[in-house]
Amino acid sequence: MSDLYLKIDLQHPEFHLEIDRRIPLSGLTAIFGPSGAGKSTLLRIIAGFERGAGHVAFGDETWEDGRRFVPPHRRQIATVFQEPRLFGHLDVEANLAYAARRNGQTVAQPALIDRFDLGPLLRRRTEALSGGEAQRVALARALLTRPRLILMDEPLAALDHARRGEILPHIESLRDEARIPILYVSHSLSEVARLATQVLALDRGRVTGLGPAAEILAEAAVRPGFVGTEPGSLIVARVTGMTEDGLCELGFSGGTILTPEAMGSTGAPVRLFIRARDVMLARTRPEGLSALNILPARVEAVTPLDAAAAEVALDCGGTALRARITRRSVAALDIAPGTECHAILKTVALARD
Ligand SMILES: Nc1ncnc2c1ncn2[C@@H]1O[C@H](COP(=O)(O)OP(=O)(O)OP(=O)(O)O)[C@@H](O)[C@H]1O
Repeated sequence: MSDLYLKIDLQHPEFHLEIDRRIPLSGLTAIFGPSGAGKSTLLRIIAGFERGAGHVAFGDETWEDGRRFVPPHRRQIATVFQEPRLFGHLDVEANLAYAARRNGQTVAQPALIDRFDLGPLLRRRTEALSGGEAQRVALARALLTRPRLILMDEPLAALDHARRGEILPHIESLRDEARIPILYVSHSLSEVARLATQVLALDRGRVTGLGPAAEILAEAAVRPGFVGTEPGSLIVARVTGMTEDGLCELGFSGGTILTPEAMGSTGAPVRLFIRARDVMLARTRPEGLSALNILPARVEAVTPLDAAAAEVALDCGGTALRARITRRSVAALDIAPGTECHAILKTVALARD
């Protein structure tokens, strides 16, 4: 396992990035924070696209310090951006062959073509691909260069929800099987909750947290505004199976959650972020409701947020769940600490922003 050592002091007119950290790299490290936090700038410095920011070392190799600068193409890194940046006039096979040649190979590796389901696309011109297909080609191409580190900057941001669902399992398998550390820039809490092994939280050019994903995200979830996201709850679950009608079953301490999204194979750990405003409450189990997920819960605390809204902290079989409802509903349902109730999750809240 290699460490990344960063001692950065970069001053732009309106922005100061200041980091002094050693980051142990394994699995997927999400660089996470609100817009303008400095995430992309940090990734560009690590890639070598931005120069003069300080000291950057990977393992025992210094990539940049006051005297030395290793250019991007000599760092053995691969980059995947929001836009796939393929050669539009070439077909998929030729795009892969180009990357393979640059790496001293003559043919694209069949295992990679299988891993990213590219077989049926090989003869297609890349300009005719959907966003999700093109991003799969970009991921395969990144691996063909045999990188020691993969840098991804919001690779799902340009895709719609369905396409994101298509790509997420590929990024998960890359994280779990390729044994190449990934640095992944995102401002999407749900994406980070699903993908990250560890999280480097950034805010206004400073590191505000570094550690295992569940720890840092749980902190983000209970501190409103911690990373510029809205309040919600982190649920740690595991894929337990599929229903006959194609829903994925996720088991956690509070019961089972169903989602139409593909979340990986049985046994796969999954983290979900449920926004507080996507949780409704009922005193009795509602019937005739289209919501898939209704979970028994007990009220722990009720905190007024403003004149109209309140936050209700729930215990859902040992998992903390937060609901944001109106104070009128709190009064109408007579909700107080100790109340047994049912939490209704709107399905759209799962693994989404
Ligand atoms: N070359 C530059 N000159 C001046 N300011 C810059 C330059 N590059 C970035 N900035 C500023 O640095 C800050 C951080 O930008 P950066 O793109 O790294 O943020 P980010 O966290 O990736 O945001 P987003 O999620 O919106 O992409 C911004 O305020 C941006 O305007």
